[in-house]
Amino acid sequence: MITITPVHTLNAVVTVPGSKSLTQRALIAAALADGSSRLHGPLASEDTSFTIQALRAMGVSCDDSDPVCWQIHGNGGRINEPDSAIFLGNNGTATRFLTSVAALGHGCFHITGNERMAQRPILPLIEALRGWQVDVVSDNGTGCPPLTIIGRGLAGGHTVLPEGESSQYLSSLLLVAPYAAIPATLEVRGEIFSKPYVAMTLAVMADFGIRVEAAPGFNAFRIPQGRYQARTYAIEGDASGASYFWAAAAITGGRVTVANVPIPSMQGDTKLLAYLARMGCWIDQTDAGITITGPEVLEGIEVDMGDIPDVAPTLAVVAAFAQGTTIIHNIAHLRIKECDRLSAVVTELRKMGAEVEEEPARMIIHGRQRGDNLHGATIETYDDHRIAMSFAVAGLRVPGVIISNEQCVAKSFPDFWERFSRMTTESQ
Ligand SMILES: O=C(O)C1=C[C@@H](OP(=O)(O)O)[C@@H](O)[C@H](O)C1
Ligand SMILES: C=C(OP(=O)(O)O)C(=O)O
Repeated sequence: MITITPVHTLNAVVTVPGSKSLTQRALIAAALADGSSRLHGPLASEDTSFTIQALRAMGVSCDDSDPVCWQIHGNGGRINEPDSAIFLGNNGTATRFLTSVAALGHGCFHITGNERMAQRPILPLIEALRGWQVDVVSDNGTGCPPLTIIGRGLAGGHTVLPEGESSQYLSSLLLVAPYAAIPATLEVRGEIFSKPYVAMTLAVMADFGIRVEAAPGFNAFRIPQGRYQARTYAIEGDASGASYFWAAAAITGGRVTVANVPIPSMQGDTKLLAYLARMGCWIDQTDAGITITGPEVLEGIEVDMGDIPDVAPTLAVVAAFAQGTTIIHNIAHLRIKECDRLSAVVTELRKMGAEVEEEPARMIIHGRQRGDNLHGATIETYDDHRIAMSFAVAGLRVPGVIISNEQCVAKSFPDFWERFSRMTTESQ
């Protein structure tokens, strides 16, 4: 448990670790490439460590001994059968991505995760892979992990991705498609959630030498055959991790500069800055980074966060400190993350005295200026790093906010508490 100490004001410059999403994509592209790649500024965390261990088990040599530059020795798409099951914890991204990577190999692959991962769906990806002649099953028939894949390489040709509430299925298919036996095409049914992550996948693939033809709207793709080219690759700071520092400035009326998340960015989560600006924050871009200054009075807004679900808890917490109502639309997919985040955010905000409504795909927060109606509470984090980090922000204004199981931040941001507390001490 950790008790957050309120601050009078903030004036700090912070850096954040490398992007989780970019690190995992770069790891996979580098692992499948011909030759050695260097990844600069990667994220070392629980999730990326699961990804590295899995790639090693599949025969890829990964040297992460230097925390600022990892060396990945790509196998040109050759994937070995591992000696034992691949355990990925609650790493949704890696579970979805590595299922397709396993399909490139020859032999039997078991992919497992923790209890929560066994409730997070993957059926649309399984069905799409079957269209490329991959033999893959959900072991207990739930359409969730654990999975067994009998790898025989990817046939390619045409497949259809049924509608689903995760962009990770699509990114997963795209990442391996260049290695199919014949050129691959892909049709995507229904609404695509979290679209900026698909754009990120295409951008990383292009950076490693594979250009995909995508229809506008991302409902069809033509993926050329080819191999990734090994390269030196710089990874941006994590925008989702930066969101807690941006939010800290917003609710305290302080000033925080995040030094290493560029604008423009490959990360859709930077769109949160535009939403915070609509709520009244000032955003400046200088050589030092992006500076956000919180206003005297924050205003509630209405937003669609279907594209950027990971920062919806951050915005919801800020909204509790804004005058008026904030409506966050299109966030049903928050329910299949590390926990049911829609319900968790509503429950924990209510525990602090906020007036919040929960609907199947929306959250409505009736905020009060400076969070005058809020009081301290022990926040249940549901083993979800984003619940822990977003509610820590609330504690900068409201005395008595205690975050339980604070170690869960290790999934994406192992030294979050050190950086968070440095931000406040630097401001005094
Ligand atoms: O592709 C990625 O790197 C991610 C995609 C998003 O998931 P969904 O597409 O399931 O919303 C996001 O929530 C996750 O943290 C990372
Ligand atoms: C949803 C997340 O990650 P994943 O889906 O990779 O578990 C996250 O980091 O917020």
